[in-house]
Amino acid sequence: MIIMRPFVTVNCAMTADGKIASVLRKQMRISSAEDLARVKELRKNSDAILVGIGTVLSDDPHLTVKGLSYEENPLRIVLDGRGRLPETARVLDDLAETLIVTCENCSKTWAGAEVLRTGRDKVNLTDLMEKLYDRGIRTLMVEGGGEVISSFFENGLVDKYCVFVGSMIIGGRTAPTPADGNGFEQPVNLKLVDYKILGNGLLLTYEPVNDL
Ligand SMILES: NC(=O)C1=CN([C@@H]2O[C@H](COP(=O)(O)OP(=O)(O)OC[C@H]3O[C@@H](n4cnc5c(N)ncnc54)[C@H](OP(=O)(O)O)[C@@H]3O)[C@@H](O)[C@H]2O)C=CC1
Ligand SMILES: Nc1nc(O)c(N)c(N[C@@H]2O[C@H](COP(=O)(O)O)[C@@H](O)[C@H]2O)n1
Repeated sequence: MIIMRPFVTVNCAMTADGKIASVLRKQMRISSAEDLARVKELRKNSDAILVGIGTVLSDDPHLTVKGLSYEENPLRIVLDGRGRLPETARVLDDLAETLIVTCENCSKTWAGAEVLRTGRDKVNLTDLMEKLYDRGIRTLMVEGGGEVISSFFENGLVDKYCVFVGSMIIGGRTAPTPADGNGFEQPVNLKLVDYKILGNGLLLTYEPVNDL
């Protein structure tokens, strides 16, 4: 069955040894200044920006574009199946609209944010995509982290995958990577559609190959 859903761009930054944060899961500056400018444009041109609760608990991101008003900023979406998002999180500030997506059995509410409930133990991504489309979201940027990116690939919901490779090594067995989760029995095959040097790093752009 074909579902109507937003065009999904996954974007992240990893080190030359494939890590997206430190062993303590703390945010690290991996992108070059040139890449950060590109990410800003990508955010600006997206109707919504989505992250998982793991990213919010680790990084406490704003997920806004500096200089844009409340109305102009993309919708911020947090996947939070068990209602762990603290009331003090920056994504709950008044700089942009926020949608918290949780599971059907979670009754939590947050001041100033809309809540959508879908899925029993895990947020149902396919259903979420249809609901986002119905409310006018046509372009969705998925910023991470590794568990959420993995789920989007697993559900066949990725249209474009942009990964900036920063020229540094972090190392560490437990440092997160762009697609964590349980891993795939069959690899998700990708087609490299573009590459570009951005400062001291390389931006790789892929599209999933569905017909193998
Ligand atoms: N370098 C970069 O570009 C980026 C790096 N990061 C880094 O990534 C790390 C965070 O990644 P990670 O810990 O994997 O957390 P994620 O941000 O991927 O969040 C994962 C959590 O989201 C919840 N969730 C709800 N529904 C789903 C679903 N359908 N699929 C997957 N997850 C779902 C789950 O929690 P629950 O069961 O409670 O619902 C899950 O544990 C941090 O270290 C951060 O710094 C993050 C973004 C970008
Ligand atoms: N593109 C990119 N490059 C890096 O080097 C990064 N560390 C990240 N991290 C992501 O950006 C979020 C921070 O957002 P705000 O600036 O606070 O709005 C962080 O949560 C990661 O998703 N990204």
